[in-house]
Amino acid sequence: MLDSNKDTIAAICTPLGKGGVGIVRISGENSLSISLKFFKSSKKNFAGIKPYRLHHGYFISHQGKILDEVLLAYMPKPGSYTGEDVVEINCHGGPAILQLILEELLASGARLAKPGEFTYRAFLNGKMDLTQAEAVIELINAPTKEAIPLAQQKLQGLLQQKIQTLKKDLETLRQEFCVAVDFPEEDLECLPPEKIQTKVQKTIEEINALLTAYEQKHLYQDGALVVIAGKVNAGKSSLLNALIGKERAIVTPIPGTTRDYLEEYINIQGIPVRLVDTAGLRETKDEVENIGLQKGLELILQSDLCLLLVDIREKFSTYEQNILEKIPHHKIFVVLNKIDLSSTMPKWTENINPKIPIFKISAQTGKGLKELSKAIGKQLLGTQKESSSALVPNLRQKKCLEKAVSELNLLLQHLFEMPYDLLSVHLDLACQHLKEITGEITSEEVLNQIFENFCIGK
Ligand SMILES: Nc1nc2c(c(=O)[nH]1)N(C=O)[C@@H](CNc1ccc(C(=O)N[C@@H](CCC(=O)O)C(=O)O)cc1)CN2
Ligand SMILES: Nc1nc2c(ncn2[C@@H]2O[C@H](COP(=O)(O)OP(=O)(O)OP(=O)(O)O)[C@@H](O)[C@H]2O)c(=O)[nH]1
Ligand SMILES: [Mg+2]
Repeated sequence: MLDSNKDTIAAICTPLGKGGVGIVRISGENSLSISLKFFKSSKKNFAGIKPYRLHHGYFISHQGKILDEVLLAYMPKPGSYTGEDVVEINCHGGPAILQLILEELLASGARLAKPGEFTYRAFLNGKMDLTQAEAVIELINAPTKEAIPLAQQKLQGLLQQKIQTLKKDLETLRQEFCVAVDFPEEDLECLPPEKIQTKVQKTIEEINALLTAYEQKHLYQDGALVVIAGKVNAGKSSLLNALIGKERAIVTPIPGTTRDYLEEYINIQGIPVRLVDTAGLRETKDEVENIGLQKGLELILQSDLCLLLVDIREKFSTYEQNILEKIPHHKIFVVLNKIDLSSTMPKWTENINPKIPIFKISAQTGKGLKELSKAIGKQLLGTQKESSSALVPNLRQKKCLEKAVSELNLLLQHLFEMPYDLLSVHLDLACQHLKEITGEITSEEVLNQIFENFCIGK
């Protein structure tokens, strides 16, 4: 353990801004002695700090001035969030007062905590494993309410348990391998390859269920990129405004109104969607507009779904042709706009790939928008089969699971031709990848990557 992991650390753990109450948290050996230098109880017959009680009193600066009226809580080790002695000072929630209190503590022997360091200590002290630490940040970052139960299950340790079970199954199998290797002449002890095959296949299936769950649910956490493309004046900015429900983008009858791209986040059936309005295509010598167009094009190519908006009265042009050629059909919707001005289905729509859905809307009257929004959600969620797993790994965990599966597949591939001692290497590696998920095996690089994303005070 690094020396710095023994420091007493402090940080403001409520958001920086005005709030009813703000909390400064201190963790480590000296957390109580440091806080007691500043805390003065309001009780006349104060008999000392008791664990898990809120004590009313005052935070007195080193110059003897009352900085604030506070409530102080003490949670001794090991029964605290970090597993160390923790003190929380609840003061009034203003950024300046919180900062003053923190500075007093820092001048008195505490060190400013790094982002995620409280949770990192909880991990080091065995209060939680890596899947739970990652669930903490996932919960804080949950963009919509649909993401909350996914994070909460992991915070409660359900993913950790699942991984432990998978690992134990493989370890048991590994032992049976050893028996076969150590006593090759005793047929009895040797598990026949068919039995091994069945067991490994079962583990692969269980891991695959987790991987399917990732494919299905990561959208709720990571969100999706939906880009509105179309020629000038098609009504792209009007559509963005209509979908987000406010006048965000400038709309005018002048072609070329939007010269850069602009974006807004909306919640479509629980999916956090980054909705982008691009500059409409037209020949231009304006350098600014050309850069805007280029950026828009890049976004269109990256998008999870492109809404190709066309004025229903307009002819099909090389612009639409281009987009339809560049983007796979399952990532594109053709959207005919301004149906309040004409309801005739243009002839050119007969010639486009029948797999591409066509919608008819009016961004101005709102007609057809509900159907469009519903279809966007459905399209993004995809048509994958329901996963049997309610547990959803994150990207890092998914990568470990994929590596584990690939080792197990290698094992199956060579099961009938290679000796058990060589095959067992794949089992060991598969186990290692599972241990990386929970943090039983870990590297500084992985830990840094995880805790870097935390906020200070968590
Ligand atoms: N004020 C405050 N609110 C908070 C937290 C906190 O640290 N402080 N939390 C976190 O940021 C979350 C709650 N999580 C927590 C998890 C464990 C412990 C804890 O002390 N656990 C002890 C058992 C305590 C007991 O049983 O009485 C333990 O695990 O041994 C505290 C908070 C959300 N709200
Ligand atoms: N009648 C009618 N007019 C619309 C509709 N949608 C947009 N418009 C009008 O079409 C014109 C262009 O709309 P914008 O939303 O600015 O079009 P845009 O695609 O963003 O245009 P650029 O930013 O220039 O590329 C404006 O005058 C809008 O009021 C619609 O559904 N019906
Ligand atoms: Mg526009």
